[in-house]
Amino acid sequence: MSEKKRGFFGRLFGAKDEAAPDAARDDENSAGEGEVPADAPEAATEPEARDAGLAEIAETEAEAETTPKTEDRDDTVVESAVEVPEQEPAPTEPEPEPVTEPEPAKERKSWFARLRDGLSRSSNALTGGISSIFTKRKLDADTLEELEDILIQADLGVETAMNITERLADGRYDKEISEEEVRRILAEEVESVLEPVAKPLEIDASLKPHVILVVGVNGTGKTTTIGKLSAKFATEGKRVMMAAGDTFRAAAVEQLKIWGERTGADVIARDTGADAAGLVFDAMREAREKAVDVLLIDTAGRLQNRAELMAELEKVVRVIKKHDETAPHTVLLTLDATTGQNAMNQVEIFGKTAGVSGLVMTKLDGTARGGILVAISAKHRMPVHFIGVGEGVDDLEPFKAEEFAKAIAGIPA
Ligand SMILES: Nc1nc2c(ncn2[C@@H]2O[C@H](COP(=O)(O)OP(=O)(O)OP(=O)(O)O)[C@@H](O)[C@H]2O)c(=O)[nH]1
Repeated sequence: MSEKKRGFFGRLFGAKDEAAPDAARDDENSAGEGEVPADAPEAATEPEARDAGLAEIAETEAEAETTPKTEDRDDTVVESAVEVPEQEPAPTEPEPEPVTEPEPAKERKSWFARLRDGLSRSSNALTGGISSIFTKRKLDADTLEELEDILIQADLGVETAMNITERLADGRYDKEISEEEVRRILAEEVESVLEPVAKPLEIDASLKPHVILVVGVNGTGKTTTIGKLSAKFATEGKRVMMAAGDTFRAAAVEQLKIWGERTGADVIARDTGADAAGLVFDAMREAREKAVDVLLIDTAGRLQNRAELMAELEKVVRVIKKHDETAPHTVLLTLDATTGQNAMNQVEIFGKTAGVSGLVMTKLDGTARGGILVAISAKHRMPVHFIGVGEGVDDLEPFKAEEFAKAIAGIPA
């Protein structure tokens, strides 16, 4: 909670406050924590073209330590898509069908139900507070102040909190107001902030590949999001390739390979500790040669305040442009909803360094701070493409303002 607020009456007379700077997050960067996978396969690549391209980049850079080394390059592998059985064949034995109860656990809940469940902590924080204030009470300065506090504590942001209380006060001051009415206005205001940023991720079919670079702070869900996206694109019949550019973390490479097997996507991977820019260079070439529809590039997690790591990210972008000046066509920033206000700062810095074009907010299921998406949208107006409410493949969906607003305000779909 780093935003300042003015009281309701203060607002009536004063100018709007600026949000205070965000609290710094003191996570340790996980760079270097990885171990080398024992089974890193060997495969020949075409290092000449890449060497030429990379050498050109290297000439312009002083970062000698990040320039790909020849020995690093020889271990690039393409994990070919492993055949995933389409579906379990139906049992052919002539045995009578065992009479089994339908398993309710397997019934897939609708997306809205999962979103509402996922957002329940955020929603309860808001609606619980609202009911405690608006039980048979008139709308006066005190109730408005209390409501404003609840909205700000739920990370909705000062601006949205003020808009909501001002709209409530309009024509209702000193009158009794129901909790439902407050929630309805809350949902409407939240939706009006989110509607302009809720934009689907459009894949340009004329690009072979449409390059999607995924960036973000450690553990925000980059690799998982890439896997989920790969599954979505595969369902749409798109040919997908993934580049395991998070060369710091062995688990990330393995994770991506598993997603590749599941979704029938090729995975370009290397040994842990290999140069990420070199790997991305190879992946770009491979993806173009195979003319895949989408290339999803994973990157190592980095804190936005680590200048050298941000410079490395810039280098990855330059390497991509060596192959296609217009790429990356999409730069997704994953934001972990549980980090609250710090996410604001991440949008700003990753936006400048990596040219972020859209957001994915993950882990909305694990937090009471889901309102941060509203504050981010009000401030940055950056497109929000997807939101995640769980670790499963179906727990990522295109972002829709109305659904989110209703779920967070505790209103049925
Ligand atoms: N509950 C929940 N967990 C998630 C969600 N998205 C990702 N996760 C989990 O968050 C953890 C970190 O996800 P990763 O995909 O490994 O994150 P990353 O950004 O690639 O991590 P680094 O490589 O360390 O930067 C994993 O345990 C994921 O399963 C989500 O929407 N909800």
